[in-house]
Amino acid sequence: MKKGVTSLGRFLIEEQRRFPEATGDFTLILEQIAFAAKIISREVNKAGLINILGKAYSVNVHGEEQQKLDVYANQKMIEALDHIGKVCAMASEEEDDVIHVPDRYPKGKYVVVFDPLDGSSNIDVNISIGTIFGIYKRVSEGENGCEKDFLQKGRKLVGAGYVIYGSSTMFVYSTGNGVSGFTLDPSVGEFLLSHPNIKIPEKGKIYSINEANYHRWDEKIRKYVEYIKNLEERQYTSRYIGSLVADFHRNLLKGGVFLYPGDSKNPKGKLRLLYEANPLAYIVEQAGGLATDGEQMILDIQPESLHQKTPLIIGSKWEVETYLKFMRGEA
Ligand SMILES: O=P(O)(O)OC[C@H]1O[C@](O)(COP(=O)(O)O)[C@@H](O)[C@@H]1O
Ligand SMILES: [Mg+2]
Ligand SMILES: [Mg+2]
Repeated sequence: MKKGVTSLGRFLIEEQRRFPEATGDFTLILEQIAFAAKIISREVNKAGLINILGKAYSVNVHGEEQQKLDVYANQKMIEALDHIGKVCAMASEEEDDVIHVPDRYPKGKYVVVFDPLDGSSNIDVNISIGTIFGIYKRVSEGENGCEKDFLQKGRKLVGAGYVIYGSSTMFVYSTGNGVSGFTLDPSVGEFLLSHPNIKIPEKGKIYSINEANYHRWDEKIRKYVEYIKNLEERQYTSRYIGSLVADFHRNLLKGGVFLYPGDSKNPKGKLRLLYEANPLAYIVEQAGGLATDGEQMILDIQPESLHQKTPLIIGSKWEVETYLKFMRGEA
């Protein structure tokens, strides 16, 4: 489909045509997430003017201070999805427990996980932030419950993506048929196809890791990072924003690797499996890259709890495969 003139809505309809049995439920969920993203983007863009910067003076389940925009984005995601009759329940970084659809609304056959605003620490300094989401089909029966539906492996995702609020706002998603990127044209209020069929280069030149944690890394991780930095055939450069979505998006387009490994202080790293690692792992695999925790592919990890953390090494195939070789002691 044509770049610049194909709206996300139109693209979704075309995608749905591939499945004659499709009911449109799933498409509506994606449309609603894109709608919430436009509202969040609007607030992000004028955040300095409307008293929405700064702390909300509350902490989330991880003990992290919530920002006002974290709370706002969380609310908008829930409001966009809770009444449409297609979702059974949601799980968010900002909520301790599963968010049930209120009884007054019908429940649907999907569950949605999200990090409503990723990279919160960058909000007040005008650096790119994002929203990450994943969609699963329910596996449990009955009107209530749905808890079990969240503990599915990332391989079972039926769709996932992210929105980046950067120098432009972009919506990037996959439903298992490649990765497509749309840029928000604020003058018409639509996401327009700008990056069809995104493929991550097989090798890159960027590595992204918080090197302040160096002294806490295992020897194998240190060796890998030194190896990458000193590679003779390719001069790598270090780029680390501290906003997962932004770091990931750059590396997806340019090639390279993002690492948030476990360390002596945080053996499982910092990032959350369900609503950070899994959706991005799904995207990267669809784009031809890989994502691992150092032992297994991220999408093969069996989740045990909503907010569990995982080491995340994600990006171009060569860099991630090389990391695995270092972990296995083969390099
Ligand atoms: O400051 P650190 O330890 O390098 O961590 C940065 C990471 O933390 C995060 O900000 C966590 O996400 P949230 O802002 O959603 O909590 C990631 O976006 C980022 O990759
Ligand atoms: Mg996050
Ligand atoms: Mg967040």
